[in-house]
Amino acid sequence: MASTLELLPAVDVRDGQAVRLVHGESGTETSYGAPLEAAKAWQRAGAEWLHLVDLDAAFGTGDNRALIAEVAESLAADGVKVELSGGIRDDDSLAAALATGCTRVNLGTAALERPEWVAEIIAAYGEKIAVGLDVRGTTLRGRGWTRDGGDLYRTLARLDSEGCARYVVTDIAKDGTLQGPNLDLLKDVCAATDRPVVASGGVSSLADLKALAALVPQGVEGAIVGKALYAKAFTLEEALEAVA
Ligand SMILES: O=C(O)c1ccccc1NCC(=O)[C@H](O)[C@H](O)COP(=O)(O)O
Repeated sequence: MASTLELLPAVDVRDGQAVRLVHGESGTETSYGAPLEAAKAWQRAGAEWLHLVDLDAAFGTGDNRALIAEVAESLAADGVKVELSGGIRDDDSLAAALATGCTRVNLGTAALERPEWVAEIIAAYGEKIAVGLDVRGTTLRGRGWTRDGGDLYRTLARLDSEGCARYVVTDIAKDGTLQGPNLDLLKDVCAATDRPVVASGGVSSLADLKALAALVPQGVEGAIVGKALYAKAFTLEEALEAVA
């Protein structure tokens, strides 16, 4: 287990642009320009990880596969670890994601709707597979967070028993709001599993990152940071220093 919190700046891609959403809702986009420029800016600022999301693939409104591959390949070639998310639900999308050289992929909807396939993929790819547990309360949401997908803790127990390596936990109510992460949810999930947890959604300040870093001994391995970086609440350099 890492002793310091890993930081994963986010690049969420919609219709070819880097965007931020509020509560992950389609139609709430604020655009921040070219995804490769955003990713390279995080790389220059010292990012060791990038959380890269194809929102169109997640929402079922097409995909940004070629662009996502360009960004992932470019950063991976420079030694940045890439976590790829959004619409990875079958052999074809999984193969395309893994072919980018990303460090791991994050499965969401598939873990709710295709449990047998996900169990096979976890067995075949191990550490390359994370599962995104995106919740409202303790109810999971799939299909770009638009549909209910069952109980968080029942699904977590099933995935644990199948050997899932790690979870990316998002409180949708916090995502893109700069209201701070849901620390209670993260503590509860860490108490329910011995697998590492990547926290996502709501980070607003360096104090939030320090609060997440304090949960590393309980199992929080990393934190995805989106809106706060784009809104310049702090710089990535400051964030990396705060959790070092
Ligand atoms: O990750 C997904 O598949 C996804 C699907 C639908 C809507 C949003 C989705 N991801 C959003 C993110 O991963 C955010 O980048 C991340 O939670 C950062 O949130 P914040 O720091 O609050 O901007």
